[in-house]
Amino acid sequence: MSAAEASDGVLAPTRRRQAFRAGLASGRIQRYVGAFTPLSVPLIEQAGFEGVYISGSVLAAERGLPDIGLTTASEVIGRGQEIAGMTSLPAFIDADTGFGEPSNVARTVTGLERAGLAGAHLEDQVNPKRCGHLDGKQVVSTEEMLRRVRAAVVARTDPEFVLCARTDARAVEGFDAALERAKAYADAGADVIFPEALKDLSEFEAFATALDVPILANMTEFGQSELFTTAQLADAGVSMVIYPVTLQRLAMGAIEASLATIAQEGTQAELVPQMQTRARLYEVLRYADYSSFDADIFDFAVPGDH
Ligand SMILES: C[C@](O)(C(=O)O)[C@H](CC(=O)O)C(=O)O
Ligand SMILES: [Mg+2]
Repeated sequence: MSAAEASDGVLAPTRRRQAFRAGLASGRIQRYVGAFTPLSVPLIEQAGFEGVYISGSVLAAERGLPDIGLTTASEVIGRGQEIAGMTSLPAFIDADTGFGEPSNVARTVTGLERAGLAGAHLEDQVNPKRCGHLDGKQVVSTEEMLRRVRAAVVARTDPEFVLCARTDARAVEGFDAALERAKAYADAGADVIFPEALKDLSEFEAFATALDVPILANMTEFGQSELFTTAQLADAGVSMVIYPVTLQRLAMGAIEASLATIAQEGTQAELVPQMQTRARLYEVLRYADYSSFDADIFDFAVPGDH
């Protein structure tokens, strides 16, 4: 294990945060795919993506809950730790509104840092929050969101931890107000701006041009934004893209269709070619490494023990 590795064998958090920042500065669009369960994380890494995203919506839905601020900071930090521990890629997490007042925001950031996350986003919605692509959401005042951002900046102990401020104001107060808010959040220390539910590519371009910090695009399906390609987003000046719920939607779509087939056919046999094989599952889990670790333990001869 090198000095850059944490005790669990994955790259130490600071190094991953530096990789996150280097990616944002690289001029190449950074693609963060939302993990659906920790088991999906090695697949994201092996497919060559730059980072892993942890979605509040997925986290809530996995617990059978709507994404309306019902999950707690502890649940989010715990899930973040599990997912960050599965990979050496930077893991970027949805911290919703920060789970309370500015002092709670500060504690959330501390917890996320300790859990090994590379960065987090905080949004300017009121509590209870809504999915950013739904109608009826509300935002807090700019001043109140600035208090959240400042609390997060002050709480950060590793200056490499990436703080992203999300504004939901585009759909509530309009484009100009959203851009003004974004500028204020960046001035308060946000490293990245996440303008939620922009209407078209020209709006992303206007954000990227007007701000000195990198811009994130949320390519969530069935939302307000068209699903632009990475090339289109990069041309518009976007530095990073998230696919927050994509893997969950794919998996749940496959599960629902497959259940119907099993019920209809009386067997799952025809579905087997679509399944991840047992061998591939064990490979993803690094089963063999665990076995050899066990073998080392059992082979260990205690001195004087004949
Ligand atoms: C990005 C997001 O905050 C999430 O929790 O993943 C959601 C995604 C979604 O509900 O589609 C969002 O508010 O956009
Ligand atoms: Mg969310």
